[in-house]
Amino acid sequence: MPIIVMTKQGSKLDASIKKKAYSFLEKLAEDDTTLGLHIEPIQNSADPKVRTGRVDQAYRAVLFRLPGEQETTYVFYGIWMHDDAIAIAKKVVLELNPVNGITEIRTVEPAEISKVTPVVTARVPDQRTITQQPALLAAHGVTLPDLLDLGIDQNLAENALQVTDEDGLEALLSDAVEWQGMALIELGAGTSVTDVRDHFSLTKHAVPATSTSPVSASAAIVAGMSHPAAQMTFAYAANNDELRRIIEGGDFGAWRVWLHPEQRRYVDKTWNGPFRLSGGAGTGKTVVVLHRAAELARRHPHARIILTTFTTNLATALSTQLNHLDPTLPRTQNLAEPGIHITGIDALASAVLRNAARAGQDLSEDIIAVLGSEAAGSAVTGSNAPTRIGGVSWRDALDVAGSALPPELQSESFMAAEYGSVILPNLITTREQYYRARRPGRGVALDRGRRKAVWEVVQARRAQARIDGVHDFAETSAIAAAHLRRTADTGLPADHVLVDEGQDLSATHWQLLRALVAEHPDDLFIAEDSHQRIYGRRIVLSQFGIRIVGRSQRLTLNYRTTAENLAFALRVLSGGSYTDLEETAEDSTAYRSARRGKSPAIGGRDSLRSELDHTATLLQTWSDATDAPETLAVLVRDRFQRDRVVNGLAERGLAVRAVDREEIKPGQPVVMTMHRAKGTEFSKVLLFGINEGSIPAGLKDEKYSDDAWNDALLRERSLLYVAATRARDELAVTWSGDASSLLSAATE
Ligand SMILES: Nc1ncnc2c1ncn2[C@@H]1O[C@H](COP(=O)(O)OP(=O)(O)OP(=O)(O)O)[C@@H](O)[C@H]1O
Repeated sequence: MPIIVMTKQGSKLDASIKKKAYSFLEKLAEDDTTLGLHIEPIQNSADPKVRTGRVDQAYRAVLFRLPGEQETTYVFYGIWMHDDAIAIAKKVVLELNPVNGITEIRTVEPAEISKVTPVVTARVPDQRTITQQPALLAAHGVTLPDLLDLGIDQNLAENALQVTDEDGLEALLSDAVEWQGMALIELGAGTSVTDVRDHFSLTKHAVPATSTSPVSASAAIVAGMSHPAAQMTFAYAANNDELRRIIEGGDFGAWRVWLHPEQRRYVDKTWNGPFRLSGGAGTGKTVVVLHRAAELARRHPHARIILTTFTTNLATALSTQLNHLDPTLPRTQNLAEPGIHITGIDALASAVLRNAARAGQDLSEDIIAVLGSEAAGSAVTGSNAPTRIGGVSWRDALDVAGSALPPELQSESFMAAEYGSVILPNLITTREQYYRARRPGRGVALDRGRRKAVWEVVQARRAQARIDGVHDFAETSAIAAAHLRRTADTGLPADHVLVDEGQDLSATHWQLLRALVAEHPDDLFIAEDSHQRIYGRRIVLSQFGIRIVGRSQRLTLNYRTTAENLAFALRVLSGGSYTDLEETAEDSTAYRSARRGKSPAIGGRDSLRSELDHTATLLQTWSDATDAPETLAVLVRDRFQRDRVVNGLAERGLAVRAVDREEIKPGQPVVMTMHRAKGTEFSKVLLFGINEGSIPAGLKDEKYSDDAWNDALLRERSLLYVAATRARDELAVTWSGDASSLLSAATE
């Protein structure tokens, strides 16, 4: 039975032809001699391997036929109306790149056709042209020999050296071989030739000068398709279901099939311990995490794989996406069972305790380890069942026992941070232990007197929690981690743990993650972007036994956002300074986008009423131009403002949907908070109410120290960055009165 290889070009089919394409390819995969397929060569084609096939009366498929020792392989290039298909079939060539052995499809113009030799022709640099080195690439020190040495086609290389800006470069790339286009974009953005060589695995390759037979020539071409750079263009359809998924997925499903070589590397590679993948918004971190979970499950069908992230909403989205990626993967709803288990991090902590209770394991020892011996009171005694999740508010505890604290420290945020970052992770259960505790990075000095006052508040809260029979999320994580550490030698619940949105996790979350899986190769894979930290405090992973050193990499190519919107979002960041989970300074300048579009529409109005008028008009214009209004979003700072916008738009005759925890439904534009928008993406996004002073009142509680306040402002900046990078195509930003000062660098 023939083997079908899809190409990226071939997957971009018009919706009207998808069904027919699928039926054609299914028949071809069964038997290429099936009557009616009419698989035929084309006279005077540039490549004798090219074939056309009959899809229906009007349409023809263009394919390449590669005879093999046992099976024939067909590379599916696309479907066009009969005459167009014949014209294309005459011009396309499937061949090995003579420099690096990557299989490529190129289009040759008629004048070139007579020159093309079917299999391999080494292209020798033309010394006369080496002197041409105009603007963009030359400004980064890139020369013609550099490009030829990477394997860029000579014509493309010469033209690329002529262009003076990124627009010019992009215009050149529409017909380029996929990897060559991407490599040139990287070079145009200033990535060094050495790094590009590394990103695309462009090692020099001994390409056979001539083929001995069609079968061995085909074998070389098939081998060249497995190069990571070639996998941006070619994909095996393992079976009919996969074939259908590729065709159905089209452009939106491109992430499932056509990985960038760098993404592919982080999916496939084995590391001898925890690995950290950082990268700006839209660089495909989630895509890598999903593919990697799938790859681990395929390699180790009985492995217990946990995929976790910060919120339940994000976990649900991961689960849906993994199903799109491959519905046949082993999945499980239960912790510690073989398969992929996807859950939010706090639900994961609860599941650890639930499993222990079900197995009849006593948790009181772990609760005492975290909360002290008094915790063995009413909530635990006589029962293995974990306590309910809930919390006593720090405000209540402060009201009861906080009067000895200086006024600025009578802050819920201060207490929550002190508890979550110092007291819980260090298993502090007595005042004496707290007196001795090290508090690195807390930014507020606490002498003995102040520590005594803090401890009184902690004790008051713990006492009330015992009476109520509740543990908060942070306590639950700490207890789960303590339980796993104590019982580790009886077995741990996971073989591989993958984390998305790692920047938002807290100290006790990291303790839990470290305790879930033993230290061994591929134990922990962490995707994170410190520029998108919108919840948690700054964390240094090594403090929790997660030793990354030498095992971290960064993705830099933005797949989601246009270059114009990305530039705006990065300018928002430029006013802050960031450190990552390994405590190194994070650089926001290296990111680039492969897509271009409109400049963001940024502008203020003098009143809320006029901002709402403007929003209604813009949203109406956007809605009129799409069949999918749910791909339009208005993002706001908080729920109060969300409801105000929904009502304001309703008054102006525009129906929109307020989205909270539920999934986004088709049919109407959505209005949601910027926090809720994390992990989502839309075609067009309007950021509403970006006023000076729009920071919610609750945040003022962070003013207990300069450090805490600066960090809160940094998170606000990150929130704006997250929101701005949700737009795939168009971005608008509005405010009424004065614009937020967080925008100042972005609007200059
Ligand atoms: N190889 C690829 N081919 C096509 N599209 C891709 C590829 N990789 C990622 N994308 C697309 O880019 C967008 C961003 O990907 P993803 O959500 O994985 O990025 P991210 O780095 O996790 O973003 P964020 O941090 O903003 O959540 C998605 O629409 C995804 O489908």
